[in-house]
Amino acid sequence: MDLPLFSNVRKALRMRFDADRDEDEVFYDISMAVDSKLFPNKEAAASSGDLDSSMMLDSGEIADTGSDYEDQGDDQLNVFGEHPVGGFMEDLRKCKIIFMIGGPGSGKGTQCEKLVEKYGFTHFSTGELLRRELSSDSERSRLIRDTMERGDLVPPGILLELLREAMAASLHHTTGFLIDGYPREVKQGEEFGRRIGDPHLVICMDCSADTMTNRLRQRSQSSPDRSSSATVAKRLEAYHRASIPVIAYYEAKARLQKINAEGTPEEVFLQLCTAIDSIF
Ligand SMILES: Nc1ncnc2c1ncn2[C@@H]1O[C@H](COP(=O)(O)OP(=O)(O)O)[C@@H](O)[C@H]1O
Repeated sequence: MDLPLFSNVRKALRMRFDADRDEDEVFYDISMAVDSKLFPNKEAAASSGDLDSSMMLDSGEIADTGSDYEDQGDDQLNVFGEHPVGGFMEDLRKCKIIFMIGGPGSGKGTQCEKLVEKYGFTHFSTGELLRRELSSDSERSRLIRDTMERGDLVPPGILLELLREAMAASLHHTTGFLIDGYPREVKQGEEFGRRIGDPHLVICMDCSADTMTNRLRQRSQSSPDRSSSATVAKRLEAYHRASIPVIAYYEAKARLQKINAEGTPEEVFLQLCTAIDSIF
């Protein structure tokens, strides 16, 4: 039933959402739908390749989300009055997506820096994106702060939205995205796969707890962040527990590449280059 308020809205602009779901899922679907109206482009939907068509921002159809576009036709809206050029998903198909998983001290930061230099990737971590968002004064920032203060995990929908925005911002001047420390749990990976597409490669930095502990100990001597041994042990244990199902998930998808991260930075880098070269 249409409420009187909506009867004056052009039919092509009306959309229906199943609001009887998680708050972040509903919020995410609405963001996607708004995007589809702002950046309409039907070609991308028809040639999604590796990427899931349910995420097509420009298709006018979000297949598995329960949203219902009415009378879409050719009547497309661009509220900024811009000429739509390409779409996020279409441009994204030209880029590689690489996840880098590894415990604290396994060398992710060190290696990502080298990989960015060699391959021209854009590197970011979700922790960094969250910190950046928290320093802004947005509604979303307040939502994230409240969630963190309650000790809850940031909803996957919001994390994905931050990732998508960061990716969109450098889509035209990058060869790919190197996302470190993500996903932390299988649900995040599933959501990313559904909404953006599965990564081309998931690197797992294989490193013993002893090595990671020694490296972190050395790092903390030259940093103000002096973590105690107990804190380090807790972080390693938490990483270990959370990473097992994530590693198994990508192993089953044949996207996982384990790297022996015990060697010197140069030795580790050589292995990483071999793995990355294999996806080009
Ligand atoms: N292969 C390596 N051999 C020895 N030390 C390393 C190696 N990789 C990184 N480090 C050192 O270990 C510490 C942690 O590395 P970092 O790249 O910050 O790890 P992460 O980002 O995974 O927490 C840093 O002080 C770094 O210089």
